[in-house]
Amino acid sequence: MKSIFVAIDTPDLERAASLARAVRSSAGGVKLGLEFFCANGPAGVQEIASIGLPIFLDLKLHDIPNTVAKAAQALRPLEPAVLTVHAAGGRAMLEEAKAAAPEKTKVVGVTVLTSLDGGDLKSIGVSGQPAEQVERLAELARLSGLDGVVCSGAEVKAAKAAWPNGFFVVPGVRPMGSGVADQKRVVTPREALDSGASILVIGRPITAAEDPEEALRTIAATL
Ligand SMILES: O=C(O)c1cc(=O)[nH]c(=O)n1[C@@H]1O[C@H](COP(=O)(O)O)[C@@H](O)[C@H]1O
Repeated sequence: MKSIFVAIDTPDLERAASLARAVRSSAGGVKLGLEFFCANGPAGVQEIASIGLPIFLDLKLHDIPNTVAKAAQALRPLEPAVLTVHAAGGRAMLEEAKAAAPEKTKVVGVTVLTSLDGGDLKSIGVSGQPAEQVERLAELARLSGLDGVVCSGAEVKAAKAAWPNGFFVVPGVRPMGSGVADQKRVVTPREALDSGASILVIGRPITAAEDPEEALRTIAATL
């Protein structure tokens, strides 16, 4: 399986379609998130899906169990390959999300956003370092029957050791020399894969490049 999912973060349907076409032959799939979904909704997702790549629908659902279950149910016709929920939503929410999603969809729990560091966690009342919180939430996701988690490349090795058949999504991935922007826990594509990532999520280093296809190929060549 090709391991790079390209994060297509734009509200512009035409631009999203053109990026999906550009990366079609080298990407494992495309990730559509809140920016795209808020602007284009399920119809927009279907349009991008028709280009032929697996869709990772990154809506990071986080609400009471009933609301998340109903949202996951409403998304069923889209049959995404991957769907995200926030692991911090708790066990009942995670169990209901998994039960409501299509059987083939990998439901993965976001642990600690890669844009956060230990200081950010402290400011929201979480003591300890990101690695400890990732470990705690990955265990909760496993016990709740999810397929895997989203974490940074710095934590994926330990997460995989504790959950050998889990599915591990690693964003916050930057090729050498690429700007980190709002990401705080960052690794290179090679490091992420070597540490046990199942798939890598990479956005701006590809989508902001003059030639996104070339940027993707260059990154893929380092794996
Ligand atoms: O769930 C995600 O995909 C996600 C989780 C996380 O902890 N950090 C994170 O950056 N992401 C997503 O991964 C993508 C990263 O984009 P770039 O920083 O442009 O590579 C964005 O679409 C984020 O929404």
